[in-house]
Amino acid sequence: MLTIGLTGGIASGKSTVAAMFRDLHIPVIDADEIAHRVTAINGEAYKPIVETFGHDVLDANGAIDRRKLGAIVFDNEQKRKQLNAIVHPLVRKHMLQQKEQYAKQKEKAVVLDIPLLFESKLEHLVDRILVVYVDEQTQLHRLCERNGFSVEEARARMKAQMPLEEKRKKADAVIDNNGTIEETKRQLYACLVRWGVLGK
Ligand SMILES: CC(C)(COP(=O)(O)OP(=O)(O)OC[C@H]1O[C@@H](n2cnc3c(N)ncnc32)[C@H](O)[C@@H]1O)[C@@H](O)C(=O)NCCC(=O)NCCS
Ligand SMILES: Nc1ncnc2c1ncn2[C@@H]1O[C@H](COP(=O)(O)OP(=O)(O)OP(=O)(O)O)[C@@H](O)[C@H]1O
Repeated sequence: MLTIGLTGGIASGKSTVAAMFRDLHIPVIDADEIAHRVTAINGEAYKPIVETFGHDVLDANGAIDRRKLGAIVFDNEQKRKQLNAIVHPLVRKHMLQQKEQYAKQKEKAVVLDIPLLFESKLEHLVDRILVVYVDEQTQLHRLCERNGFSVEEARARMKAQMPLEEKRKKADAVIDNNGTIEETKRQLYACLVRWGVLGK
């Protein structure tokens, strides 16, 4: 089974490319989704997060308010490291469990969608690394549009990650997602043909 690491920057288009993989019936394991699951009220990270960050990060229903927690951790590297130390080992554990399942099912390929693949030094978990790239202006614009962030909020999040220029240099393949969705899809298919995942 070929394990493909899908990464990029915040709002660079990973989920968009992940959907293209799913359309091809190639399974995708999504680190963000697992992080959301483990931080939900009944999740394994819920209690340690409340103990570390206090009840101020909860909403009226007692759930973790991601906007509030985001405002704290994207403004303070120390706090972000504390959150990462709680959430990341759990995300890794669940990703590896899911990957094992797909290996047992004899899937030809599986995708690990991990925004922080390089930052967390997880390159060893995958056979090939695909970076979804956009220029900084497009990234900022799409992030503000999608999340309703101010330019400041968006920049704080972008600054919490390795610059996309650096990530693209470390990739086995780069998809330029500045253009249309169709152009992105064509680049993905060409890459998968090169890697022997798709026939010509
Ligand atoms: C800080 C939180 C509460 C903000 O929630 P929010 O709904 O605004 O964002 P969401 O979870 O959808 O993440 C969106 C994107 O933000 C970026 N991001 C998220 N967490 C981090 C982080 N710790 N460091 C750098 N970038 C991050 C990623 O590119 C991610 O794709 C949430 O992201 C979180 O719990 N983060 C810690 C876990 C984590 O690192 N997740 C990302 C990869 S596993
Ligand atoms: N080629 C494109 N043309 C126009 N809009 C796009 C394109 N690709 C993605 N988008 C839009 O840009 C935004 C970010 O894309 P997407 O959600 O796929 O990024 P992501 O890398 O998964 O983000 P995150 O790191 O926050 O999870 C979305 O609103 C998406 O619809």
